[in-house]
Amino acid sequence: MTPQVAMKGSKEEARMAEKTILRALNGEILPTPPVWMMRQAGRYLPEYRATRAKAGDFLSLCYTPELAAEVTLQPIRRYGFDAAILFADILLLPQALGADLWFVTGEGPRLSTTTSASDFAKLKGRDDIHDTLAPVYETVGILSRELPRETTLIGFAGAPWTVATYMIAGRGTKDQGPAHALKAEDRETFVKIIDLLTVSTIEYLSKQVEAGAEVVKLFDSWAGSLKGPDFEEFAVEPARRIIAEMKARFPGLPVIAFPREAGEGYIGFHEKTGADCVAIDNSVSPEWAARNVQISGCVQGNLDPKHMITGGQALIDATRHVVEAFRNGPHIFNLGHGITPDADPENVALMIETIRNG
Ligand SMILES: Cc1c2[nH]c(c1CCC(=O)O)Cc1[nH]c(c(CCC(=O)O)c1C)Cc1[nH]c(c(CCC(=O)O)c1C)Cc1[nH]c(c(C)c1CCC(=O)O)C2
Repeated sequence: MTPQVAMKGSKEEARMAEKTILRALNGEILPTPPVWMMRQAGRYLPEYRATRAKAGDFLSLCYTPELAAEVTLQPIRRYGFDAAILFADILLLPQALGADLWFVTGEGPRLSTTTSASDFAKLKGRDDIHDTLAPVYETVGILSRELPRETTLIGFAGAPWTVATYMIAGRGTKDQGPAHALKAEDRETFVKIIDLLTVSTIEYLSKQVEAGAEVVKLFDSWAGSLKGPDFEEFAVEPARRIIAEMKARFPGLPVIAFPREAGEGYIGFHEKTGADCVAIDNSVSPEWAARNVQISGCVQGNLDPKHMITGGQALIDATRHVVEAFRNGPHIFNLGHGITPDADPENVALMIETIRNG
């Protein structure tokens, strides 16, 4: 073994020893689960609101590396979370593919719609996304230099189905009706959209990893509306393809998959997709998830985000309940979905205190 390789090995070991998130993702059962929170950089924090006001609007915040890095760091400074998640949005990728994207205050995202073969033909290719997304990679670079050494940096993308639901409808929808309709009526175009998103996501995540992301997460927020063979074809299979290619390019890269509200679909998701960790939403109990999902590997979750609004003894009890239920396997503590703007920052501190000090 050359001295250089030996040094690399020990550096890698030292990195693992400090980063509890990487240890849990590697299958280790820790006495205290590491913790981070979906949407931890967000509107419930006054410092986030101040930086967002400085940026002007949400998309300018996403595309200004110094400010995006600043909001990513804010919850790390305030709470000492074990992971930081890149501040960006799953809808930047369709924008980089040529869709128009804007956010309507108080309502959410709007996109130009992709609902026909001719709309699809106007989109760019997988290799044409990086000019638009370069500032995101720059944010990752700043973060990998500025984060505390014990904090793990998570990069992310939306899963193809979830991103497709927004591209097809042009907005968020309750039942993903327009995407299901296109799947039924013009399956060829629908499959082309899923394929383009699958290969583009691989390129997007690869650049994040090259810039310093240590873990990547796939958000499939609407996986729960895919049933039976559709779930296998459009939630499992794209995740499997993305994870296989990411691991071929970056051996040892840990991947978290979040097929939200998959229910029974969570069972076997590790094995079917190759994910190191499956994130669990709060529509299933932690006991059920421990019995049926944690037996396959690390899980992340799943405190109901409503406790971040209501707090008190119920928050303490529910936090202990999640920790207890997942105690016998690898676990990363998180909420079952993102923290909401009406949450009280004090309740986040109470949750962390309960996890770390019992
Ligand atoms: C579906 C989805 C989107 N974006 C995302 C998902 C998947 C996860 C989920 O189900 O929540 C993922 C996302 N969005 C954001 C992040 C950053 C990292 C984090 O802290 O988790 C991540 C990982 C920032 C954001 N993305 C958005 C905000 C709020 C924007 C603001 O500051 O006004 C943040 C902090 C906006 C956004 N972005 C999106 C919607 C529907 C909205 C509007 C709803 C809302 O306002 O919460 C699309």
